[in-house]
Amino acid sequence: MNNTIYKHINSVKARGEKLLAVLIDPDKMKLNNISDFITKVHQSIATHIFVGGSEVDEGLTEMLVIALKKHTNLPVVLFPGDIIQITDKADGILFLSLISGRNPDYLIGKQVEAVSKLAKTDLEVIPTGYILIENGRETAVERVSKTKPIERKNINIIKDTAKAGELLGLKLIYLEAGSGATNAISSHIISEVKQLLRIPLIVGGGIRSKAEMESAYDAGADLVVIGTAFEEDESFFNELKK
Ligand SMILES: CC(C)=CCC/C(C)=C/CC/C(C)=C/CC/C(C)=C/COP(=O)(O)OP(=O)(O)O
Ligand SMILES: O=P(O)(O)OC[C@@H](O)CO
Ligand SMILES: [Mg+2]
Repeated sequence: MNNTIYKHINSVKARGEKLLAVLIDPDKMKLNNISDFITKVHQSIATHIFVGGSEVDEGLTEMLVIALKKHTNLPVVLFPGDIIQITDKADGILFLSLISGRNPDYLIGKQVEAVSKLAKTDLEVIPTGYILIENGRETAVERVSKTKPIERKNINIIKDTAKAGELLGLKLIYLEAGSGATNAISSHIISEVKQLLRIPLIVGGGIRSKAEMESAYDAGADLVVIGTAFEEDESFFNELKK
């Protein structure tokens, strides 16, 4: 295992530049659309492809990653809701711990289960503190993990959770509003968390316009993740041309 992906994220952060991951859900992407989709990704400012979903049937992730790797040299990083989404065909994996929740399975159980599978791969493993923040309605992550998100107004808990993740040695913090969230993570929350952290900050959930993406960057996100907006309308890529 090397650490090319993480080193690159850190060096981009050091230069004050920004990263964009396109999230592809193996449940939703049709294999015969991949070539066209990737053409649009390549014409855009996207720097990474994340692959994952909160619930995905076994085998679909691997098929999708194999197809993606035929068309792109962008880093393909697994963003798994469960261990069945692990495949050695990707380049790396966000090794998530759901630190906003108090379900031991999602704090450490799934990670223990993943070890024997990861041992058979060459994936770059990136330890990531995953923090789910309430956005007004129940999210897929909340339902699947049976955990409560942190309330938006509890800014001190959000900050302390992110900092605790960093102090535990996690390498990335991911602030998540939930797939298709009505309200993306606010600039206030992003900037408060950013000020505390030395490690890179990922922000995702409910970002649907270039303006929202830029306000996340301005508030301090190093890497923004967008999935649903592209699933709903691929012409959004036109707004994000290089
Ligand atoms: C360590 C390993 C292998 C797995 C980690 C397991 C953990 C802790 C997961 C965190 C909780 C979770 C369920 C995360 C899902 C992350 C994700 C890919 C979200 C995006 O998926 P959605 O877009 O919500 O999926 P749907 O659109 O299918 O609802
Ligand atoms: O699908 P969207 O709302 O863009 O969210 C991206 C990601 O943060 C979801 O886990
Ligand atoms: Mg989704």
